[in-house]
Amino acid sequence: MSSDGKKSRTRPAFTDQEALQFHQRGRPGKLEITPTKPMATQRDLSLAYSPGVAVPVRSIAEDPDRAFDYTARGNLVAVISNGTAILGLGNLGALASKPVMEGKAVLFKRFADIDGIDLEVDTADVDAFINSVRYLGPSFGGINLEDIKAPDCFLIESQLRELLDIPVFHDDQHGTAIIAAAGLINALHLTDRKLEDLKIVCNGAGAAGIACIELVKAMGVPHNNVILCDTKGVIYQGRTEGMNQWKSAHAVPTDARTLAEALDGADVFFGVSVKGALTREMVRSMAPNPIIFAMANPDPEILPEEVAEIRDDVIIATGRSDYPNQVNNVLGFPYIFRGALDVRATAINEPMKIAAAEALAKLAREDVPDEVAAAYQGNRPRFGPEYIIPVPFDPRLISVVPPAVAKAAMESGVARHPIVDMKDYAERLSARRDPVAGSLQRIFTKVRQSPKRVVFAEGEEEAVIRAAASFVNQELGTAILIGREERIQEEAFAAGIEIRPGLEILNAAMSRRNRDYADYLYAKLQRKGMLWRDCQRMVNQDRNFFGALMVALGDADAMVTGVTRNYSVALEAVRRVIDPKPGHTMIGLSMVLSRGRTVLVADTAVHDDPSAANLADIAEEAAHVARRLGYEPRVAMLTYASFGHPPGERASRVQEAVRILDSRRLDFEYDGEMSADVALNQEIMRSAYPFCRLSGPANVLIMPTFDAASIATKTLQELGGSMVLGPLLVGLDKPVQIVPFGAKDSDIVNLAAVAAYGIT
Ligand SMILES: NC(=O)C1=CN([C@@H]2O[C@H](COP(=O)(O)OP(=O)(O)OC[C@H]3O[C@@H](n4cnc5c(N)ncnc54)[C@H](OP(=O)(O)O)[C@@H]3O)[C@@H](O)[C@H]2O)C=CC1
Ligand SMILES: CC(=O)C(=O)O
Ligand SMILES: [Mg+2]
Repeated sequence: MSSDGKKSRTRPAFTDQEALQFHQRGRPGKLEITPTKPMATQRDLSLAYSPGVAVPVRSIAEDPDRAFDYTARGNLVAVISNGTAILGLGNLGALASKPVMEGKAVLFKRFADIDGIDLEVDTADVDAFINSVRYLGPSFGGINLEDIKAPDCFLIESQLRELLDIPVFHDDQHGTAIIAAAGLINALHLTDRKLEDLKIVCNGAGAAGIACIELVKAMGVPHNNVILCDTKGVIYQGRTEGMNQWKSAHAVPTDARTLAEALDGADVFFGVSVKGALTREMVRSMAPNPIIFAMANPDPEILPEEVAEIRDDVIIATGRSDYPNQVNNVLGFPYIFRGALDVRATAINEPMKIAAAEALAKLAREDVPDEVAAAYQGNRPRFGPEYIIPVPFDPRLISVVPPAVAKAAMESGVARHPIVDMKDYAERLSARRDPVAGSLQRIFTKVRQSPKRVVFAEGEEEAVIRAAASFVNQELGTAILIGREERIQEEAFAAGIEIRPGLEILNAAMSRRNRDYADYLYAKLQRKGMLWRDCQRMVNQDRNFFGALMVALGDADAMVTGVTRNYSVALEAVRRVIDPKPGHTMIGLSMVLSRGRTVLVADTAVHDDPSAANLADIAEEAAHVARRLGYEPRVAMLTYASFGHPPGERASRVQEAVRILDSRRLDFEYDGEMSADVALNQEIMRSAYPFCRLSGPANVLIMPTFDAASIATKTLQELGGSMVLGPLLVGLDKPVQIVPFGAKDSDIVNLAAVAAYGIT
């Protein structure tokens, strides 16, 4: 959406090949299991396994509730499917459903810090399925059923709910209904209509369709005002073909027999059927200000641009992330389960579902504060026809929806472990959200709003061509590959990459701008031992010089390089073309993304053995970038010692850096000298150094030397399983980023986006 009310569509396009590569790269799939306890010594082994493990075993046998204290059960949800209705793709079987189920599991983790595990049960037989799942209850805190076709899903869910004492929730039914209800509440707000007066047509009488209309009827829409349709058309009273008891319950007296007839004059269309089921003519025949939720996945019943061709008074939502108003159950299941697990609920009941729908609807009507505006596609969203529902990346969801669900569970008597302090609970929930994807997402969203021309200097490399193609496909801007056209075309062809519009190829040796570039370079280097001839050769032959000159002279906005040369060689070329930003210090800053936490580490690229004054400058520069990335900086000046102990030359240097920072007027938190464990572990910080000025664990670590910075980040990456982005080059007058030698296409795209975002 956009503040000027115009339709804005930011479609992250990708090719089929990219989708397959995404799933294949590294460890195939999207999930792995990580232990939470050390398993390093004989003692660890004795505690974790036999004989130590016998103690919690006996304890749980005495009191089953203790399983929540001594095992992972309380945070573990099984995502279970038999693949009989995979998205809107139909019955493709249990195995083919695995990518979706893994996807749901990672969404649980990403959005609500819930450990999800996918289980694909290879049977279409209802009783066999129920029998496979009914005995698994002790393993999990909840069961999320997914993509099971109707009417089997109704039987499966209701029987498992009776058999198990944990929440059993068929996401395609209730998740979808809750989000659709939230969207409907807000669409009615905007069009000043009441539930009692609505005429609703729902196409699709399966899991999602039946649940959606049951929920809106429970909220007040009269039974006879809702017409349900399926592949045979309208479900009217007396119909016998293709019926079941769940459809019959919603049959109405009507003369309409087709979807088109039913929609004539209707206020609302719910689509939970298949791609293309809603035609332009049907849209034309609907009542004024119609509400269309075309929720089929991956392709909706009708596309928003098709609706826009017909009329401009429609509020439209789809199940997709690339249009405004995404009505998708991803907004629900992570947060609904979070709330349910946190009170150890025995079920997810109607009051909990309604509480979730109301919390979601209310959130969309609230002002979007600055800190979350960046999470939205388009400019700051305002409640209106193109913003009736929060987006999945809204960081407020985690602290708003679970408390509403938990409270409803407590009030309706299904909470085994009530929460006493709700305010404290909401605060703890915010700390659970993973800021990593948030900050990268923010960068990508901003760049999409204002696409840039980015030079990919090493254009003949396969990883670079792949990255450039992905940059263009993601609508981040124009990618300029520097290299010989024939060579790049060959390389792209061999790798199966299409050179699409937006992907430009530029041969440095044949560019018409070479003379201007050589003149510019000569003016800079003539007193540094360079002849014009030398400069011309560098322009023609060195792609880093050529790319940096394009940026320096405004022929491109940003540049990314580094795949084929080591960092310092690439940096040297760039520095000879582009000056430091006046008043700033050039540094390297790495983003370390680890276990739900993001920490910025500096200087990972430029200062080898920084002086105290250098360290103070590095701290200032890093804090400045932290703010640009959306973090409130808490800077720790690191060394081996903490606050004077043990003493030593390096520790004194860091102490001196802190004194220099003290002498400057700074508006961010910093302290030191301190060791890494003190900086990162709040308990140690508070108990041993209660005077420390940091209000929480540090999120910016200033290392005493390049050695320490480089070793720490590389060790974290190799041994700690962290994702390290960078070093980001900070402090140049123009945005240039250098990827580590041998970087993969995904790293190159990330840094190209950072460059395009304008981190300098
Ligand atoms: N946006 C979201 O969050 C969600 C979207 N969905 C989407 O909703 C759709 C249905 O999912 P689900 O309910 O789980 O699947 P089901 O298999 O349970 O139900 C599908 C229903 O769609 C009907 N249908 C199929 N084709 C047509 C057609 N051409 N015209 C009218 N009705 C048709 C079927 O009719 P019949 O009974 O005659 O076979 C059936 O009633 C999928 O596209 C899915 O991706 C689902 C869950 C969440
Ligand atoms: C979103 C979802 O669960 C579906 O389309 O099936
Ligand atoms: Mg589904």
